Amino acid sequence: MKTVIKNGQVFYQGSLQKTNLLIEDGKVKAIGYNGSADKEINAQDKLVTPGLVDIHVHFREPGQVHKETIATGTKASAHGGFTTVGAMPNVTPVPDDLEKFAKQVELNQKNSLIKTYQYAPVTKDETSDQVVDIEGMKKAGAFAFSNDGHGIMNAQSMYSAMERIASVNSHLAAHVEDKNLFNKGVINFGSASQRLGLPGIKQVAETSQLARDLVLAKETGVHYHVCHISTKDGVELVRMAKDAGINVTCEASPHHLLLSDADIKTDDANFKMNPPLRTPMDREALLAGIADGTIDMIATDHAPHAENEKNQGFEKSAFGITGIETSFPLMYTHLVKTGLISLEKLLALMATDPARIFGLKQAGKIQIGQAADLTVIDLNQEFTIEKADFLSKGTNSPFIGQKVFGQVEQTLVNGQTVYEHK
Ligand SMILES: NC(=O)N[C@@H](CC(=O)O)C(=O)O
Ligand SMILES: [Zn+2]
Ligand SMILES: [Zn+2]
Repeated sequence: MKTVIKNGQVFYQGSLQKTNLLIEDGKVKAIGYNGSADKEINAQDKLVTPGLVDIHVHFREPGQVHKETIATGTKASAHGGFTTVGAMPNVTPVPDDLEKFAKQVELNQKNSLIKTYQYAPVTKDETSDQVVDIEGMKKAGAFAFSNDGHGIMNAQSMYSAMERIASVNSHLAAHVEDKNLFNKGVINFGSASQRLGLPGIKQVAETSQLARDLVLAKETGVHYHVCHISTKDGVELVRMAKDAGINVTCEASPHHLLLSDADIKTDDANFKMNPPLRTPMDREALLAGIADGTIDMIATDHAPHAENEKNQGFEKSAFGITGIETSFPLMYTHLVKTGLISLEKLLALMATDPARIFGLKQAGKIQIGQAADLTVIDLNQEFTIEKADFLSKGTNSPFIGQKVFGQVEQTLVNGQTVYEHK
């Protein structure tokens, strides 16, 4: 079966060109194809990008399937234009031994509409000091290691995990947060926490652990990746570490790039996540980090929760917001249309670079012989973000009601349509 995607603006080898793509047997077969086909997708005036890659998502299966399942999470991903994701291991049970890990991988394979790669935890239960069987987990298919949701408190555990992760050539993605400095906070510590009378999370909870980790990463040589960086000082630390030749990368999430604690006007927990929205000055520093390459990629930290877990105000609601269905249009509207970065740069941040950095060889670029994981997007189509359009079980987003550009028209995985906008 031959499918041709016709007349699209195709993101190929780092630049955009108007051409036709031929798909056969689930793979990209030819670029600049003018022959016949069994099926034609008209991409006139539309962007054809490698399927987007999000290396930081939370699908809640097993354990909390009322929030999300692998099926709904991957449907939502396809709706957002994503064809490859990295799933965090904070599910129940945590896949922290070989048997549980194998079961998790099997569950992902059975229920995913797109390509879901599984993180293994760094330590047992994600909260203990006991490092998991790194070598075994890597062999069993761990895409990277993370205790996301928790900082790794014990420096010796971190040091030893880094050495072992380096020796198997994998990646350590860190949620940097010193729980002893967390202070039961629910919002950034500062004028907003004062204004709203809520307990604040100090920035040093992030930056002090990050500073420790960068030193350990230098010593061990591991690929150390910073999850959802949120502070100006954090960005500066990463910039300095990169200059010093430390093997560090980092991600920023759309919400930290677009919102700050000044946007929190009421006790609305759709603005509650960890790390918290910081100050307008921090947000500016993150945007500067995107522009100068200190920040390597955009990752959503898609964290769905049920309605009744998010409508309890800041003090009682869960941390986290959904993001995978709104990431591309938000980033395109606020980073590209405003002239801050080019469309090519955005596609690097959302597809090519995360795939390259995390060694996902079949993802992030259009290439002959490579899996036909592709997304067709109408950049000129404006629409309003509405709860009713979400395919995720979670509608906990602070962006509901916003107008954006960049409608995902169609998402293909291995040449098969997994989402089509009607
Ligand atoms: N970001 C969040 O606020 N919550 C995440 C965990 C995490 O990414 O730290 C979750 O799993 O809900
Ligand atoms: Zn986290
Ligand atoms: Zn997360």
